Amino acid sequence: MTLLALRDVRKSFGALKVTDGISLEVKEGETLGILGPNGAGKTTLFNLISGDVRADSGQVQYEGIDITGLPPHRRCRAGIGRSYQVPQPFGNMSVFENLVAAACFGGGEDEKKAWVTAQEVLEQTGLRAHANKPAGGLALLDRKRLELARALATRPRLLLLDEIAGGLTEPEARQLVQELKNIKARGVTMIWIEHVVHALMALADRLFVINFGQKLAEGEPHAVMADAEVRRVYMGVEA
Ligand SMILES: Nc1ncnc2c1ncn2[C@@H]1O[C@H](COP(=O)(O)OP(=O)(O)OP(=O)(O)O)[C@@H](O)[C@H]1O
Repeated sequence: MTLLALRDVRKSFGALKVTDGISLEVKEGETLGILGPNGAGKTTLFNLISGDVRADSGQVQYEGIDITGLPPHRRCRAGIGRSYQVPQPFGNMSVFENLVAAACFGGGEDEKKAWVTAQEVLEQTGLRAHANKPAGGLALLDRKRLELARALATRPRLLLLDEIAGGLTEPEARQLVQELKNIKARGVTMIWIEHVVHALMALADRLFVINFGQKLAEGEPHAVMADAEVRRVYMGVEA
């Protein structure tokens, strides 16, 4: 079943066409990897899916329903969870309180249920030891984990991950990939923007490459990475 579909979605900022007629589909349970050079329009694509940015034209469908006009909190309650490239926790609140807040306000749970969700997510993301620490004091890997955990606490069916492996060491990136594999195994559909290509390749069922707001390539990950145009644009490799 198709969980998410974009149909000819367009967004400009002034004269800059940042999303220039993107169409894509994501099936339930699938992990789609998004690649593209800096400034290609990847985060804007997430903003259009999460509702942080409204499309100028085109349609965003989720579970077969047109959500193009819905605000972000309604999309989140409908099951679209996301992380941000720059983690945005409530720094003065504890890790646990951040997760309770995400489950309540993002996921629409009452406080009692939100506590249970927060406990579960602490286990899933390896954050239990940090539960009572202020979120603002966490090291990079744990800040990235918390960003993922906050998205998971909204109980998403569709999880949008924006450069969650950036800046991590090799062993940390491997740990993160394992955690994401566990999430995928529970049936969560994912779209992952990532420049750490080997991490993306370890998880993605399909890649979608964007350049100047348009689709450059789409398909099986190894085939896409072998594509001469992708190698030229993304890796600077001339044939
Ligand atoms: N709100 C905005 N107002 C004006 N310009 C914007 C806005 N948001 C994004 N842009 C511009 O749109 C272009 C695409 O930005 P976007 O963040 O989507 O790219 P990206 O592919 O995610 O880049 P990166 O890999 O560097 O994160 C950039 O030139 C950016 O400056």
